[in-house]
Amino acid sequence: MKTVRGFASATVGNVACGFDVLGFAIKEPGDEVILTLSERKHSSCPVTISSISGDEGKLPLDPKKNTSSFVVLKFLEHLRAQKGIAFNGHISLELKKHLPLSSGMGSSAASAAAALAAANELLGQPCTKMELVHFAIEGERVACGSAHADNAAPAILGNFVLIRSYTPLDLIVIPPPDELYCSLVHPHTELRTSFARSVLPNEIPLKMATQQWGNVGALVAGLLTADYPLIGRSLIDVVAEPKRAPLIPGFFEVKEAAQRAGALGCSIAGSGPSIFAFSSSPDTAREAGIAMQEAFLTSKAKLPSDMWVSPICREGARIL
Ligand SMILES: Nc1ncnc2c1ncn2[C@@H]1O[C@H](COP(=O)(O)OP(=O)(O)O)[C@@H](O)[C@H]1O
Ligand SMILES: N[C@@H](CCOP(=O)(O)O)C(=O)O
Repeated sequence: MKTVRGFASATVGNVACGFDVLGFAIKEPGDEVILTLSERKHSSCPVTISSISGDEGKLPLDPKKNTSSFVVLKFLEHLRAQKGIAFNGHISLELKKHLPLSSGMGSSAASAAAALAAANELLGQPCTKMELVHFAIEGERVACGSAHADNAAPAILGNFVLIRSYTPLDLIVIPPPDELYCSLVHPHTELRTSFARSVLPNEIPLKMATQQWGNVGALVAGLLTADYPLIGRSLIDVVAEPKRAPLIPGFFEVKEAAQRAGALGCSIAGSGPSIFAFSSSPDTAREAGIAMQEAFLTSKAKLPSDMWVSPICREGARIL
């Protein structure tokens, strides 16, 4: 028997203007997956879930429906079909959820990334991290019906990841500037990604598109040149935020509070309801995070929340 423990942290998809094409990882919190390999086949399915903690019993135990086990099955299938590596044993999976579900913190992607890091280690690292991203994206399809990479890619690769193309998959890893800190505030409510995607338009006016891609280009330029004011003024989303903000009680008060506290910029984390802000110092990031929490509490919905302040994680999914 061999056991490996994988970890992958929360991620923020979109990063305001980069809908489905830009995301980043923070250091903590994250999900843990423990895989135990036995040489003997236990059941018809090579992967079974032995236990899940931290999900209040909400997550599926069916290995084909939980993103953590589903991506390991895809990984094993890939080894057999593409690398001629047949797996004849059994993998028992234990999932320790530390990320809230439907949170906008890439909870489903974190489970998948932690499981893939552990499975790759367990079988002698037959794949590169870049290859593992493909399976994590398939996990997102299981979780929310769409194979978006802006959580899955940074959950595996860390840093910021720009998705230039989905077919073929073309990912650009962008290391963060040294003094960039994220305040991430999760209000105690859920917003399913699948629903938050359903409120978006299928088409947008050209003027809106030019604004959006102008900000994406400027945000990437700001990250690459450590131009903090440029990063801040590029965090403008004219496509998803206007449609999703009404789904997050207190959103506008929280955004204003972040900016008043000195954050560079603020927007919805992923599909929400979490909200993130960037700052160029840990002290400002903490002040902004506290101000954002207070705004959630004093807004009409009076929502309690959790808050994290973190630099950008450069390591990605890893073995503990
Ligand atoms: N291991 C997992 N962790 C989280 N969500 C999972 C997992 N496996 C399947 N899911 C499904 O994905 C949904 C959460 O995904 P989503 O709504 O995209 O939000 P987020 O990914 O931010 O948690 C859950 O409601 C659940 O149905
Ligand atoms: N690009 C996606 C990001 C979803 O992130 P999640 O953390 O809310 O799952 C979207 O905006 O739908």
